[in-house]
Amino acid sequence: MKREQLIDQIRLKKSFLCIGLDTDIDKIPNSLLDTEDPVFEFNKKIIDATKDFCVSYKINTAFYESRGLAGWTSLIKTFEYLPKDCFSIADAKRGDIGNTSEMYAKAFFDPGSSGMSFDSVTVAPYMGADSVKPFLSFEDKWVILLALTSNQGSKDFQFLTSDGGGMLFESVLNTAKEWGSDENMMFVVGATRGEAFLTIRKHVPNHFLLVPGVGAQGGSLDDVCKFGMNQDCGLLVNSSRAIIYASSGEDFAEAARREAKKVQQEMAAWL
Ligand SMILES: O=c1ccn([C@@H]2O[C@H](COP(=O)(O)O)[C@@H](O)[C@H]2O)c(=O)[nH]1
Repeated sequence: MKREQLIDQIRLKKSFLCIGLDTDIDKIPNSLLDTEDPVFEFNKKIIDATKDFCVSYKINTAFYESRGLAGWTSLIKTFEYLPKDCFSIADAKRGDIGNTSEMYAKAFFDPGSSGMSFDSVTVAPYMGADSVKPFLSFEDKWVILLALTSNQGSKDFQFLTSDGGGMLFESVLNTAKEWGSDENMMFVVGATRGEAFLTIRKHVPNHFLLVPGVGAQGGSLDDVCKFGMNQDCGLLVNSSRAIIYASSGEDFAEAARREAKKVQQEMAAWL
C-alpha cells in the first residue's frame, strides 16, 4: 500500500486504529475449539466485527509460529482474510545478515515464495543497514523499524547516550531514515513514552509511527496524539488484547466491536 492510500483510509474511516491479532489459542472461547482452525475462526469473527473502525491489522507472528505447522496455516489463512483496504503488518521483528534478511523479506512480501504479501514487516535495527535494506527493495512495501519500544527493558539500551550527546533511539532514527523514505519506512514508538514523542518528531517529522502500548499496557492515546500527530496524522496506534479479549465469553466479537468503536471515536476527535 502506498502512503497516500493509507492517508486516504485514515480520512475515510476517521481512524488510525491498528488492531493486533495476538491470538492465543488458550484464550479462545470454547465454542470455537471444535472447529478445524480455532485461531482462524476467532480472527475471522474479530475482523468481521471490527473492520469498520480500523485502518490496519497487525499479526504478531509469535502467536502463530509457536504452534508450528498449524500456526503457519492459521497465519496464512488470516493474512488472506484481511480486508484489502487495511494496511497489513507482519509483526515479526526480523533482521539478520543481508542474505538471511532477503529470505525473511521473501517470507512476508513475496506471495510466490510464502503465499503472503503483507504491506509491512517489523524489523529490529541492531544489525544495521545491510540487515534492513533487503526489506526495502520491494515496491510499495514498508519496513517498520523498532526505535523506542513500550516495554520496561527499553531503558536498558535505548536511552543510553553516545559521546555526541544523543540517545541511542535518536541515532536509530537519524541513521535509519537515510536508508529509506517516509514512503517506505515507519518507526515503532511505544505509547508508554508519551513525553518522548516531541523528541521523536524533531528527528522524523513526516514519517508514520506505529504506536503499540495503549489499552493493556496503559499508554495514553491523548498524549500520543498531542505530541506525535503530524499534518498527515502520521500515526497507526495499535491495540491488541484490550480489543480482541474485551470479553472472554461467547460475545467476544460484539465486545471487540464495541471497544474498537470506542477507540475510533476518540481518534475521530483528533482528526
Ligand atoms: O514496543 C513494542 C513493540 C511491539 N509491541 C507489540 O505490540 C502489541 C501490543 O499488544 P497489547 O496487547 O495491545 O499490549 C504486541 O503484539 C507486542 O508484541 C509492543 O507492545 N511494544
